[in-house]
Amino acid sequence: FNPQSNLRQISTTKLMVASSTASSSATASDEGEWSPTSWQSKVVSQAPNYEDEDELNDAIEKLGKFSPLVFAGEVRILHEQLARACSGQGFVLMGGDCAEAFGEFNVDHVRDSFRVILQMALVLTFGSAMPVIKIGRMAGQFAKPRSDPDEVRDGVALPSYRGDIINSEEFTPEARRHNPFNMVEAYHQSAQTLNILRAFSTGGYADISRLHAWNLDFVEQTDEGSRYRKFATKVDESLRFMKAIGVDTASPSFTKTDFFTAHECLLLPYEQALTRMDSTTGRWYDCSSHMLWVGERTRQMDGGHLEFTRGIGNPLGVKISDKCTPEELIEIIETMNPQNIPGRLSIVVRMGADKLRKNLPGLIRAVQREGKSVLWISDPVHGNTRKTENGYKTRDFEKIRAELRAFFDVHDDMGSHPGGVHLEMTGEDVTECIGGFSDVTEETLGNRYNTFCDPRLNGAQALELAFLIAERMRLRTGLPPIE
Ligand SMILES: O=C[C@H](O)[C@H](O)COP(=O)(O)O
Ligand SMILES: C=C(OP(=O)(O)O)C(=O)O
Ligand SMILES: [Mn+2]
Repeated sequence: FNPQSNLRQISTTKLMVASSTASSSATASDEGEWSPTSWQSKVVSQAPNYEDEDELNDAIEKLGKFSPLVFAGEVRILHEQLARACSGQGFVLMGGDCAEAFGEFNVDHVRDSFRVILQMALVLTFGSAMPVIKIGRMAGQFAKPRSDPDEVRDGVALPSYRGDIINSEEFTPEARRHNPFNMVEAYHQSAQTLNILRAFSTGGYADISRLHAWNLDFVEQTDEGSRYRKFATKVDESLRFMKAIGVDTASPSFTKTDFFTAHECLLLPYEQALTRMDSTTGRWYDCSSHMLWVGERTRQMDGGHLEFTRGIGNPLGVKISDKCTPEELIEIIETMNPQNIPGRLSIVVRMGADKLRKNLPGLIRAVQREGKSVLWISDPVHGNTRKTENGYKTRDFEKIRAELRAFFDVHDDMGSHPGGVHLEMTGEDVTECIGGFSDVTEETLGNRYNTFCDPRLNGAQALELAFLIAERMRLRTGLPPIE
């Protein structure tokens, strides 16, 4: 069975549902014709192996008829904000689970992640006096690229778990089978998540006057919690002052917030089925999410993932490790953003502190030399994953902090804008990453190790990082440290 030929076949049959809403030709980049299905003629790494073609076609047909999860107008608002960030006027805060999961879905889980992101954004906005663009790794962050296609336990090999949108974690042949209907379930969960996020961001929860209520119960007890409380009291004071001089603190800019979603653009049949033509502009948008990124493992120049993403109107990210050369980066930029539109492309750097200090200056230099507009975002977690002796995948807070410090140092040296941070984190009190002010150690990792893939910062650790970043941003703008 060849998954490639399977997918190619779908392109000519049921997947046309996605494109049947408009018959005019797709937006083509300078590099030849693009369509929502043109990726199918490329090599697709990390692709699932669907065994039953009819089942796949059924799932795809269903998805093609579902309503868009996000709308082109919202995507364009994000794009405008990212364009401003490109010119130094903004900072991206992107965070959420490594992998969303069907079994872990509930309102509280979504609320808790949203809540910490609000707290972090407040610290960053007030701390750095810069607009913060909030993006959740949520409502679609299901598919996972894996290092090994199979997992072996006690001499038995089964396909690796690739995220709930593809298969299930339980170690049985049935659970590990790649099931196309998981895409339908992932869509429904994403719709619910988005509904919750929209309600929270516009329905009063994000009202800045509630800033004390965002402190999570378990964070409240920690050093970071008290630091946040002190900080929130200061913000409160400023709000009272603004109100006293006549600023309307009940206006939407105080009571509502923009909150966007993003996920890795990995599972192309899903993304294709949710790609629709925007009637007002005639452009194609992948309506599964506001922003999408291509991961380090799937960013091959001639591969399906870059082919698919280059044609959609959404803001894009590409993750890069130390393996990316300056020449390759310029090629990626020219493919993904041939018109050099600010805000279209973010480069998410994830290579560990030492490699970053060595490699990032050359990458920035190439971008500056070629006059390219990109937003530089630091993912300080993916280059710092290790396995402990007791078998847990973990990350050390110190290493994460060191990579962030290196990211800021290099941008200071190069005169470029450190444009954002991308984190795997949760609002919950998990024990998955070691250190920080939190007392998680190698020995206590097992207490609440709940992740389905990579280890996440817990709420207190995430907040601690936000304070660290805010300090660096303040330093850049000449503001004194936060008391
Ligand atoms: O989230 C990132 C990747 O999916 C993950 O790091 C891969 O992990 P693995 O090396 O355990 O396959
Ligand atoms: C797979 C991921 O990252 P990367 O592509 O950077 O390895 C991820 O963000 O979970
Ligand atoms: Mn991950």
